[in-house]
Amino acid sequence: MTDRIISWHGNPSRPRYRPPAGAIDAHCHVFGPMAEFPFSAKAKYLPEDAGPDMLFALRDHLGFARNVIVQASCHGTDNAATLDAIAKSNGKARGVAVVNPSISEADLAALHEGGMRGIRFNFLKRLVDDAPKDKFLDVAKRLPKGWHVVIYFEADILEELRPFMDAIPVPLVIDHMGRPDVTQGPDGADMKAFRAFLESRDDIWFKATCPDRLDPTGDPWNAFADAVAPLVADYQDRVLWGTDWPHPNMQDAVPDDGHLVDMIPRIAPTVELQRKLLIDNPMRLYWPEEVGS
Ligand SMILES: O=C(O)/C=C(\CC(=O)C(=O)O)C(=O)O
Repeated sequence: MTDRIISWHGNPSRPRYRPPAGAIDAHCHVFGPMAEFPFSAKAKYLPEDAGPDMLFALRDHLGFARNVIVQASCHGTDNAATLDAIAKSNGKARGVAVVNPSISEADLAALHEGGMRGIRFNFLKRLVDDAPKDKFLDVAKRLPKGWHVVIYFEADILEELRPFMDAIPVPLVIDHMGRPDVTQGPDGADMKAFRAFLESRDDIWFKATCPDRLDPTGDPWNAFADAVAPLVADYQDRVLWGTDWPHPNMQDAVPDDGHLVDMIPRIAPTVELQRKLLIDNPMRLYWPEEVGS
């Protein structure tokens, strides 16, 4: 692996839709900078630097107030780059870590101190070499209070993962809805299976994210809007939204982040739905101390 890739738009448009004050981009990443935070030896892609300054400039450009930064696989289990970005955010970012399952309680506590509020289990074979379910389950049982587990998988392994996910004793957040085939429509087999999974527990959350990854019809991603809007309406108290910037591995079909933001009113057409999606729900998971209960 030699060439470093650029998977993000150099000049994203300003969205027509303006998010409400306090809106949270609840799925994004940082890459490096590599000189300070080298990529993992096991990384499956080697990106150019996309550090906190770029992320926060995009946040302001798109009209968001806060970020949830998810540790990307290219940084392995060294969360230093993500922690650095959180530290530079003036309290406007929190994060999701990727950890070695044998991590100590003291190191988990240090991640909490650094702004992490969950860990991510990645089951995409093209991104990680192995995903040991027994070890994942062990660490999921040892998380700091209030944390959740983010899981990234593709629709074809949802059923296979069910016993493992059922055994996780903290809330689950499913990245990109488990990557359904949105061209099947809102009642397609993938969406039906995902809905059945959501029905099995009331503490399974999901991200209504990544039209660019999930919709082969391309921008403006009409299949995504059609398939996802009913899911957001039906599970409006457990859905999150994010840009997915800097769009790891999307170098051949880089999305315009302004257009991604313009998807929001198409999947959440009312002011109330938008407030839940962009503020109330992510605040409950990532800044619960600011939410009156
Ligand atoms: O982060 C995403 O949204 C998607 C990714 C990359 C990724 O997960 C990672 O590098 O950890 C993908 O599908 O290539």
